Amino acid sequence: MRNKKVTVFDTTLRDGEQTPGVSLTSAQKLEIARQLDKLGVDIIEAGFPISSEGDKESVKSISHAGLDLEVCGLARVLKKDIDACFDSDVGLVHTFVPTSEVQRTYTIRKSQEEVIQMAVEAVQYIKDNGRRCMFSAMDATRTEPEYLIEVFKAVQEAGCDIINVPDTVGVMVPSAMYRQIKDIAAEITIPIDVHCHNDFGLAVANSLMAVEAGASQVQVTINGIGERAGNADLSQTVMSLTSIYGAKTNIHTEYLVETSKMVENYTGIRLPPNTPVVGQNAFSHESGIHSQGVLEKSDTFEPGIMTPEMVGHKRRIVLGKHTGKHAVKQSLESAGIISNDKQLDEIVSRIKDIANKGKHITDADLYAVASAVLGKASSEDELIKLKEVSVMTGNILTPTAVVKADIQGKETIAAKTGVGPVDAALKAVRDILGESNHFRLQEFRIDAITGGADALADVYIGLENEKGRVVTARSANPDIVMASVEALVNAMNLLYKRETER
Ligand SMILES: CC(=O)SCCNC(=O)CCNC(=O)[C@H](O)C(C)(C)COP(=O)(O)OP(=O)(O)OC[C@H]1O[C@@H](n2cnc3c(N)ncnc32)[C@H](O)[C@@H]1OP(=O)(O)O
Ligand SMILES: CC(C)C(=O)C(=O)O
Ligand SMILES: [Mg+2]
Repeated sequence: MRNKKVTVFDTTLRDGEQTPGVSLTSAQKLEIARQLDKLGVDIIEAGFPISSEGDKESVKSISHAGLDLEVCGLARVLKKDIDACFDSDVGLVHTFVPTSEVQRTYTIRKSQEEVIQMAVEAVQYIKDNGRRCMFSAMDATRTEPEYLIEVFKAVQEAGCDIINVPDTVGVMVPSAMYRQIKDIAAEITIPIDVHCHNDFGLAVANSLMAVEAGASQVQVTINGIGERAGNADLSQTVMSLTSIYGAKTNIHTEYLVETSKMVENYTGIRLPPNTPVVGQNAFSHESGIHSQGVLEKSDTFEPGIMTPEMVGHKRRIVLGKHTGKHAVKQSLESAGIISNDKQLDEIVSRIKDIANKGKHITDADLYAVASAVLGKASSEDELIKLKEVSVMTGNILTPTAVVKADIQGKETIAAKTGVGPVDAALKAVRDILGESNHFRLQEFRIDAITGGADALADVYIGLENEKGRVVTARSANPDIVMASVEALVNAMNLLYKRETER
């Protein structure tokens, strides 16, 4: 496996879009395609052109976008589906037919012989029209093994360029996948591709085993989206292949997080924080023992063969209930706050008290505790002192906010519109700083603390300056706009304070 070259086939725009409830616009698909090109994906399945005129046009626009990657379209073994792929100007046509008994009986209602004939005719038609052809035996892993080989041999003979072995309903275990791909590889000479679904959480493991057994191409999606429990995740598959096995792909892994976030935003499918590689916590440490080790040498409690830099992530030391003094000291020192051992112990103890009440510790909490312990608390040097906030919103009004504040003793007013009242108010707050507003909103979360319409809104904000320094702050208020504005002002004041102190 060391140095083995593996081709990455991404199907985010086809199987990924089949995620229940997901529908991407053509503009979003084109942007994702450009991002996948930047990421270094070899082939993308841009859509299923026969499924709608919109999908056909979308695939066509991706084919003509001047991308380096190869564009593929999906087709049943039907002439009209293949023609729709030709009309979309794809270089590779991916044609598929069910081969398992259950799917042959209940979907296409064809005999084994009829399926082989349809598959061969489809492949010949694609090749006669000068395109590359990939053939999938849908539900291959539940197909009678001898019959499956017979099908693959027939399409190979018909001129097919690559065969795909889909684990359509995700029922394989890694050892069985290994054996099945070995058996196919012993009979077939054209490249083998695998398409693994994640019904039992084994899609990545099965893809890796398939590559060990002889497959040279993997089908994956960004964030593992796709039918039901999804497909093999691109980031996890590629990082395992390259970092663990030492295999080679063309993926520029430093764009993995950026790509994941784009797909998260466009699909609305949010990743759990503990998602491997690209999740918020993939390189975060809260426990005292882990943080101390990581601050000395990151390999102590990280894989080492995969670093945050490699995947475009950031390492974070998070303060909370499990924090120790090394992490607190480092967080204070990076903000220019020096404490002696006794003061540090007191700060740690107060941080734990707050966290024990179920609160997530922000930088604002840390600095407030440190100021109290070090006897330096003061709001005198705050950059922004909020005076008034008013918002107008409704079904016939463009949400508009007006914010009045003292900026170092000078009264300043800003008014802005937004997609909603919170957006308008946050834009107005940022506008009161005029040219000095070089802060980027890195994280924004709203939680309802109690149930009901009168719940307290708890807003948590991460703000980043031009040098990549991030501070976190929060505010809780029954008014969601006020909670958002206060949290942003707190974060801006903190960042400004840290900048002027350094
Ligand atoms: C495992 C997978 O991901 S396969 C891809 C699944 N993706 C999708 O289905 C998304 C896009 N699909 C669509 O827009 C529609 O299903 C279409 C346009 C393809 C077909 O729509 P309809 O003609 O309304 O048929 P419908 O979807 O209800 O049924 C599927 C038909 O395709 C047939 N079929 C399914 N797979 C194949 C195949 N590989 N080759 C030939 N025919 C097939 C079925 O037998 C059924 O035919 P029937 O109408 O004669 O019974
Ligand atoms: C179209 C095929 C390859 C598919 O998505 C599957 O079998 O899961
Ligand atoms: Mg699939």
